[in-house]
Amino acid sequence: MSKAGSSRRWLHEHIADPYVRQAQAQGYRSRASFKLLEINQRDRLLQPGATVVDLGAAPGGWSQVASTIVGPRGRVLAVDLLEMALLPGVEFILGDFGDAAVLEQMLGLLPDGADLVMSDMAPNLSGVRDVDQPAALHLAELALDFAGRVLKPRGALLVKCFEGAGSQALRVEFARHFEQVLVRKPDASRDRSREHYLIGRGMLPITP
Ligand SMILES: C[S@@+](CC[C@H](N)C(=O)[O-])C[C@H]1O[C@@H](n2cnc3c(N)ncnc32)[C@H](O)[C@@H]1O
Repeated sequence: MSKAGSSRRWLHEHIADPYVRQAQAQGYRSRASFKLLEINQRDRLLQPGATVVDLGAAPGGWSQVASTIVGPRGRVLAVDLLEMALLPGVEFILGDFGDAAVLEQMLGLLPDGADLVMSDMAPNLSGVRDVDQPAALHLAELALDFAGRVLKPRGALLVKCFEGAGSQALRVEFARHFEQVLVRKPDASRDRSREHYLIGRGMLPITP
């Protein structure tokens, strides 16, 4: 893309983008908040009193939405590779979710399991699809594996995915784990992006 073209895109994404302006006006840390708000309005994943895990939480837009809805009787456990400024009602772990020690720490903090595992994790995109797509799939698979270990029987999993090689196989894998699998592309997810979200509800007993 030309320099002029990339400046126009930057201007659009950071200034003209209504979700960026709305996030600033409403005190959300990222425009991503609106993706979760929209999905939740339709699918009612977040409930007062629920225990929620937020994978890839920084800068905290989803955690803000989740902690507001679960309220003081609920819990939000968030993890990210990047530092995240404290949020009331959110427990934060700094680390790589793919790291066994981080996983063990999180499991230790969830003795009674979770009602919702949500992952907005995305790799640092290189722009090379053959590199980015497997990296993104790997993160989605980590989230699915984790959900299998902590979700309560009526719990749900929400995971960011990217359309491309392996995305269909991931949906099949979701269908093996959940009674119901839904695909969502919220308005706040940029049209040109291959990003979408998978929801799994109702864990099934896994057959080998
Ligand atoms: C799109 S951002 C999340 C935005 C967030 N949902 C919000 O509302 O503000 C993706 C995040 O995933 C995190 N991430 C990527 N790989 C990760 C990993 N292996 N472990 C933990 N976090 C990871 C990145 O550091 C980044 O902050």
